[in-house]
Amino acid sequence: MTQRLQLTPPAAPLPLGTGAPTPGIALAGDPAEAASRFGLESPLPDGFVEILGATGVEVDVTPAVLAEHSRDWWPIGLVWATEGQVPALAGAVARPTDVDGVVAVVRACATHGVALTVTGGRSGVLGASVPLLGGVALDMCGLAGISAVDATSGIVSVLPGTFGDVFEDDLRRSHHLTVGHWPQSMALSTVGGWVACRGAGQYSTRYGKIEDLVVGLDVVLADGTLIHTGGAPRAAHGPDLTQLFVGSEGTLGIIVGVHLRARPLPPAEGRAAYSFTTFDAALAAMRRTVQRGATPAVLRLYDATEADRGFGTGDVALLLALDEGDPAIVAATLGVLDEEAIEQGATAADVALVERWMQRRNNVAELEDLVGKGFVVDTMEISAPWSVLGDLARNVVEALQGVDGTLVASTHQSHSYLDGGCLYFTFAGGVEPAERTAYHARAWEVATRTVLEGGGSLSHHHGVGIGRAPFMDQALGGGFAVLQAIKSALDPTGLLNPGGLGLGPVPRETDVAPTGDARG
Ligand SMILES: Cc1cc2nc3c(=O)[nH]c(=O)nc-3n(C[C@H](O)[C@H](O)[C@H](O)COP(=O)(O)OP(=O)(O)OC[C@H]3O[C@@H](n4cnc5c(N)ncnc54)[C@H](O)[C@@H]3O)c2cc1C
Repeated sequence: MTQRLQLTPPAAPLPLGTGAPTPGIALAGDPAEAASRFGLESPLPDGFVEILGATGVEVDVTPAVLAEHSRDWWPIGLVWATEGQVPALAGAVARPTDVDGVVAVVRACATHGVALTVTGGRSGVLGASVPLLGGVALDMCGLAGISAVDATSGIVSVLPGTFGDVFEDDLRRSHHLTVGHWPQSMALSTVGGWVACRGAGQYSTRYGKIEDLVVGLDVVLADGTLIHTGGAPRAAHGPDLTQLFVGSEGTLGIIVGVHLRARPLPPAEGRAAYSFTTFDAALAAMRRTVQRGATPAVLRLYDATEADRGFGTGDVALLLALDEGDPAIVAATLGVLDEEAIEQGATAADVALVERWMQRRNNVAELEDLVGKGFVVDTMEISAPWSVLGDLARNVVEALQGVDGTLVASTHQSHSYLDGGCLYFTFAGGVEPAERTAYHARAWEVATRTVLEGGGSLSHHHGVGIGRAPFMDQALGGGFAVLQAIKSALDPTGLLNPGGLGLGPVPRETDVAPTGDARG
């Protein structure tokens, strides 16, 4: 059976997490003894911890807490964790619980020239929340919860440290609304982190990425000023300042309030699955579907390697689709997809494969397991216009396969738009332990150059962090100077997230601290 339509509301798809950061992999050895990989930290000025404490905000300088707070899910950072290292070490963790607390910490850091790095769930996969120059890690998880709902307009205001699963659960139960943003890291990440990284949920073909869902932001700037952006639909009073902060990864301001579009809970759901003899034929079916105006919430195409690994489907490309919403729209959407899939020579696949994907889609344990066994595993998501997607998919997989040490490289297409989509590459390498960082750097270099030269973007939803910072110049061209000028105007002393987005020092991941062991 290819399709299934269900005219009852889809089941709430959540097991709830703890609503707190989840470390990607245990730090080897005593966390209190963890070493800084890059060793670029400056010590805190004398008496600064007391000054910070006098603001009334909770401050923690326990070595083990500092170490845990100084890393995220950057896959090469997970490898370093197995060697007892973190990328960099914060000098103090500050935990405000309200906007006044955020402002007080920012002002203290600005007055004393102390770097400040914003952290949410620390589920980022490129080191974006790593305090590269030490200083204060500003933990936003204490600003949590839904603060207001305008049910008539469908606007929900939420504090930035709210974890995704807790947010969506509360929104569904208390207000019968959904934002429809479902990143795989739902239980690991915060709403502020989604906005700061320009993230994408797995249902983005219907609901949009986070930049489509944000109607306004409250932001504390580097001098402690609180500003509000957005607020009214499609305003034409100059450039959109909300979008300046969406994707700014903590480098331009601290997001202290997020206002998002929400919709009534979907009354119906439909699913479909097809196999194709070629990836290109499936891409054509997806393109023609969305260009006819049908936007199934989920439209995921796996190349034969991934399809067989995940679903045991053999040597075919596998397309899984799911839509939710008004029954008439769901039926019409899946009808259009069916016509286009058949037109491109698809055959029916078992629709139960969609359920298999649903059951496993938030499972993040595999990565920890493989890294623990000594493999280097990473993913790389990019976007590109339809006209080059097929070639990019092939060329990047081939480029990764050509890197010495690669065991497997594959791709899937995970988000579709009118003009193109997102390709999500996965690769794994097996090399000697001492060679893991060099292998990882080589794979990223080769794959990123192939993407940029082939007409793709540097990132689709994971962002830039430290890992992709060396490529920002090439990716943005002359636009990078504009970004640097904006940074200088908003944060002239480089207080916020030094090094993020390539704004500030840009270490290569193969760089190491001169002593090999720097506690911040
Ligand atoms: C297993 C796994 C699956 C993932 N799947 C997805 C996915 O499907 N879709 C997706 O988009 N991403 C995904 N990610 C990446 C990651 O979860 C997202 O980038 C997420 O948005 C990060 O949120 P966070 O709260 O963890 O932020 P952090 O990692 O703590 O921070 C990320 C960046 O945001 C900044 N930041 C955080 N909060 C604020 C704030 N309040 N104000 C200003 N800046 C802030 C930080 O300074 C940093 O630069 C995945 C990660 C993992 C580990």
